[in-house]
This record gives sequence, C-alpha cells and structure tokens, in this order.
Amino acid sequence: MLLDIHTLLVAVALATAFCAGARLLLWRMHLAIPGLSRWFLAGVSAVITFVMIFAYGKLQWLPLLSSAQFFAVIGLILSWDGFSRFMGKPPLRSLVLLGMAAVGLVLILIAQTQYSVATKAVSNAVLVAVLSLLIARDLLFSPTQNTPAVRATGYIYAINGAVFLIRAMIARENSEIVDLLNPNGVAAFMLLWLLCSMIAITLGMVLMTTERLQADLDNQANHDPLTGALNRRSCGLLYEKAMAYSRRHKLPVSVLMMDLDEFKKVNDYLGHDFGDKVLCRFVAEAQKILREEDIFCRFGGEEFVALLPNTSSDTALMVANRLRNGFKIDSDLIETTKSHQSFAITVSMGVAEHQQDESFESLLRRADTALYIAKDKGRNRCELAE
Ligand SMILES: Nc1nc2c(ncn2[C@@H]2O[C@H](COP(=O)(O)OP(=O)(O)OP(=O)(O)O)[C@@H](O)[C@H]2O)c(=O)[nH]1
Repeated sequence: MLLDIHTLLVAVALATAFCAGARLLLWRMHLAIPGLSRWFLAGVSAVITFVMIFAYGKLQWLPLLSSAQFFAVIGLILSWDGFSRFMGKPPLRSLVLLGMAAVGLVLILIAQTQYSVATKAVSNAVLVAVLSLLIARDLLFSPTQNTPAVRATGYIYAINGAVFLIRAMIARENSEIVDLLNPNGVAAFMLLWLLCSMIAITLGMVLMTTERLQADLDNQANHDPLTGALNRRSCGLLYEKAMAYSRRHKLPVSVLMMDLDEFKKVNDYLGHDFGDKVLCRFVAEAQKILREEDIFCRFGGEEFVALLPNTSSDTALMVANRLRNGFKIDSDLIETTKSHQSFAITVSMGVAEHQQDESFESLLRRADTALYIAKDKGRNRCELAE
C-alpha cells in the first residue's frame, strides 16, 4: 500500500480541524457541563500543532518543530484538565500553568541550543506517552464514572501512550525514521494513528457528554427536584420489585406513610421558602435514619412514603419513632431561631406490615388510615395499622 506522507498530513490536519469544530459545538451546546471548553482548546492546540509541522516541512526552520511539540503537549494537558473537570475532580489550573511554562521553556531551550533531533524526538514522545497514560488512568480507574464511553476513551489514551512509548524507543535507535515528514512506513503508521485517535477521542468526548445528559435526564425523571428524594413515579417500580422479592422469600415488609403536621401553618407563618427548607431537612433526616435498602420517596406535597424490606411492624414502628424524634429535635432548633412564632414542626406516621396476598394499594391504604388516626389523636405520633 502506497501512502503519501504529505497527503496523510493534510488529512490529519483537516480531521483535526473538523474535530476542533465538533468540540466547539459540543461546548457551546452544553455550557453547563464542566470541561468541554478545555476539550475545545485542546482541539485548537492540535490544529496549531499540525499547521506548524506542515510549515516546518516547507521551511525546515527548527523552532517551528519545537513549537509544534509544545502545542501537542499543551493540547494533552488541556484535555487532561478537561477530563478532570468533566469527572468532577478539582481542576488542574495550577498544573496547567506550570506545565505550560515548564514545557515551553524546555522546548525553546532545546531549539536554541540545537540538541540532537533524536533527543528532542525521544523526550517529546515520552512526554506525550506519560500524559496519555495519566489521562487513561483517570478515565479507566474513575470510582464514580465507570461508563462505557469513559472506559472506551480511556483505552484510546492507553493505546496512544503505548504507541508513543514505542515511538520513543524507535527514536532512540534511529531519529530519522520517526520524522513525520520522512516518507517511510513508521511515519505513515504514525500519521494514520493520529488521524484515527483524534477522531476516536472526539467521538469519545461526544459520547461521554451524551451519557452525562442521559444520566441527568434519568435523575430528573426519578427524583423530586426540591428535596432530591425519589419521586412517586420512580418508587412505583422499586416498590413492585421489593414486594415481589419479599413475597418470593417469605420475608416481612412494612410501609411508613408520613405527613408533616400542620404544614399549611408553617408556610403561612414562616413563608414558603422556609417550608421548602423544612421539607429538605425532613428528607435529610430520613435518609440518615433509614437503611440503604429502604425505599424512601416524596409521595407529594408534605407526604412521604418509605418501604422497609425485611422489616416486621414492630421494627418499623421503632424506626418510625426514631425518625419522628430525630426530626422533632431538628424542628426545635428551627423554633428557637424563629422565637416569635412558637409552634413545633412535627411529623405523624402510619405504619403497616404487608399481609399475605395483600396488594400494594391495600397496604398503602391501611398505612394511610393509621396515619389519619395519628392525626386525629393529636399529631406528632406514629400509629400501627390494624
Ligand atoms: N413550602 C412548601 N409547601 C408545600 C409543598 N407542597 C405542598 N405544600 C403545602 O403543604 C400544605 C399541606 O397542607 P394540608 O394538606 O392542609 O395539611 P397540613 O396543614 O399539613 O395539616 P395536617 O396534615 O392535618 O397536619 C399546603 O399548604 C401546601 O401548599 C412544597 O413543595 N413546599
């Protein structure tokens, strides 16, 4: 197969420019997602790199080659910073600046003192390999974002690291052969790899962004925006599953139906915003006290439901009272800060254990009846269903 080096170089430069354009669009379309601006700037750096390599090919002026290497490394540092921001890690701001200054300085010195081409080729390849492997490590071993697109992008960076390590080894033996403008198989392979990896990485960035948007959508569809608790829609499915599991394994399962007391008064006297804060506090308290396997959701307004798998009514009543007391202590604090309005913010609960062959609706109805008995008996109490 005959591959013309200059045609390949033009193809890589064009593909890089298209990729930078795609990254610009990605960033402008999703300004709220962190890191995308860095990916675009990295794309611009890559374009500058190839323009400089091209110019070096024409002019044979060594500082152009050093600048190309400088921009290649800056591009990688910007990408790394972008991935860190995207994954919610602290940005590499100081590292970026330090890296830019150090690499720039070293490359300018190398260009001026005219070290051998081999030294430059080896040092540049090692630098690119190390940065690529660092990015790959962040993507492949992320504890929070282990998604297919993140892993796939991580693998591309890992392969890039390996390719550049091999390039460094070849450059140590023969610096001429790794020269991208030298028409030989190594240079052609390198240009082809750069073409493919640039497209694959940009595609990876697009897919990572799509995954993020999908996760945000799922989150919005399943959670109450005010308190962050699961909403009624998403709980339906989870409840069905938990009930089916308990039925199959003949395990007890109980339900807590909870309603904040005289919440209208809270809103009327202390304001709607304050009411919102009380709702959030209640959810925080519930999430602190309930177990991970318990399914807690905001059923609507100031009403909440929790399904407690593998829990009998006695234990459920104990949990309900613990939650009621925990929330009351919290509300006492609120009361002292608003001393001119003296009423306690409390919660009433109805507790019901699932009976054999009972439907979920009937279980909820019994818990609801118990809740209204608790309200009738003066509120701030938990009642067990018949
Ligand atoms: N701040 C705030 N208030 C809400 C929200 N959702 C529902 N509410 C209010 O909750 C109050 C519920 O009032 P009611 O149904 O009369 O019940 P209550 O005042 O709690 O009385 P009892 O349940 O009998 O103790 C209404 O005033 C609603 O406006 C919300 O998201 N934020």
